[in-house]
Amino acid sequence: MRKQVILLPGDGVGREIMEGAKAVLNTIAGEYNHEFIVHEHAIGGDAIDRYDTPLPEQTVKACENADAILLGAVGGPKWDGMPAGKRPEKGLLGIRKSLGLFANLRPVQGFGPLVHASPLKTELVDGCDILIVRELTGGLYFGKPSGRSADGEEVVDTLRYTRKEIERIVEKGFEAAQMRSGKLTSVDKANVLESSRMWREVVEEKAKDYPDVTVEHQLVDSAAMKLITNPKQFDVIVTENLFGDILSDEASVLTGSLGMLPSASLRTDGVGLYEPVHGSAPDIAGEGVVNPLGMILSTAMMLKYSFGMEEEAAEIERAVKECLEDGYHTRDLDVQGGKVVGTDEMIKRIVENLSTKSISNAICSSYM
Ligand SMILES: NC(=O)C1=CN([C@@H]2O[C@H](COP(=O)(O)OP(=O)(O)OC[C@H]3O[C@@H](n4cnc5c(N)ncnc54)[C@H](O)[C@@H]3O)[C@@H](O)[C@H]2O)C=CC1
Ligand SMILES: CC(C)CC(=O)C(=O)O
Ligand SMILES: [Mg+2]
Repeated sequence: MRKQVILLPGDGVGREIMEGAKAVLNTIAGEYNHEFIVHEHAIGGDAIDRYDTPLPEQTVKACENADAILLGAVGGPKWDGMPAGKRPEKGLLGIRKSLGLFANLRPVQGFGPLVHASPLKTELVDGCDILIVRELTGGLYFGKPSGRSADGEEVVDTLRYTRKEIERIVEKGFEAAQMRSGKLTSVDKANVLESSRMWREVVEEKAKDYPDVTVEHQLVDSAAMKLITNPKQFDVIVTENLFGDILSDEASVLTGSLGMLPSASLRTDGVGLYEPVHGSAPDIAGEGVVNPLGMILSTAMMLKYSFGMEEEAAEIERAVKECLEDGYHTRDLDVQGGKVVGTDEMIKRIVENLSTKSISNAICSSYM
């Protein structure tokens, strides 16, 4: 298969983890006779420095013509003082919006060898398998008006959703629940927010089309508590943009590290942007210690969701699992008796595992 992939390394640790994505893509191409035509473009702070904008036109054009996009991370203290419209994060929000990537899938699936790496009790964490379906192109991050008054003493952000925007993401949630255990938890703040009341209304309406799915509503504040005190009650969670952003970082604790979580940002035609859930981690950038697994697992999601390469995706997941079973991990993971390695070594070991593939043993993941 021949596919065009755009790489957007971005800022901070973005470039370091992108090396992991490139290495596994190269290996998969060789092992399976695929051709990945890869081009790199600027986004975020890197683009501000080079082109004076967080989202250059040539980046958008390249992404529009691609089969899929891999993104590292954007942002960092260097650009924190920039005006709102010119911050690195605007680049990421802009590419999601301009490509119409409204459905953000964030699987939270623990790996057996990391079950003791979570600060939570092992019995709570063991066997956890959650999919967060987050709305990605609406809500507070995009609503207008947004800004500061002329005297600087008043600020406004707007939480706006249309019924259609809610309907399409809720449908994604139901579809995911149907393909998994048939349980959907919709998370909102319907006791306070009008947008959440419409959200709940839509979920109730849509539930009639999916009689095989059991639906539950939870308010976001207590859902945040239950996510770490009784995580196994959740299977698919569907929620709006800001809540999904926060809950997914919280849920990463179940896996042992924020560095473990991958994500897919999708629309309806198979084109997608794939990135780890974490940010640019400026506190460790350049030290060679960042965990590349969230990025590598995002690459596996790309192969599966955008290219239909289920077996290749499963191979990457197997290579990651075997590496962890062999005791290798980066220093963000607290594994007793494990062997701490740097980013490059972790990538090298995964590539080695991939090259000696045992495809007959590959087990497909159950994100959806
Ligand atoms: N998708 C994106 O590009 C995102 C960008 N950001 C941006 O990233 C910058 C830093 O934000 P933070 O709140 O610090 O969040 P962060 O996710 O970058 O880091 C939070 C903590 O987790 C650690 N961490 C994150 N990923 C890791 C990995 N792969 N391996 C090991 N440790 C890891 C970091 O070292 C840090 O201590 C900000 O400018 C923010 O706007 C934040 C979230 C998402
Ligand atoms: C950096 C933001 C634009 C978003 C974020 O934190 C995320 O998508 O996880
Ligand atoms: Mg986030």
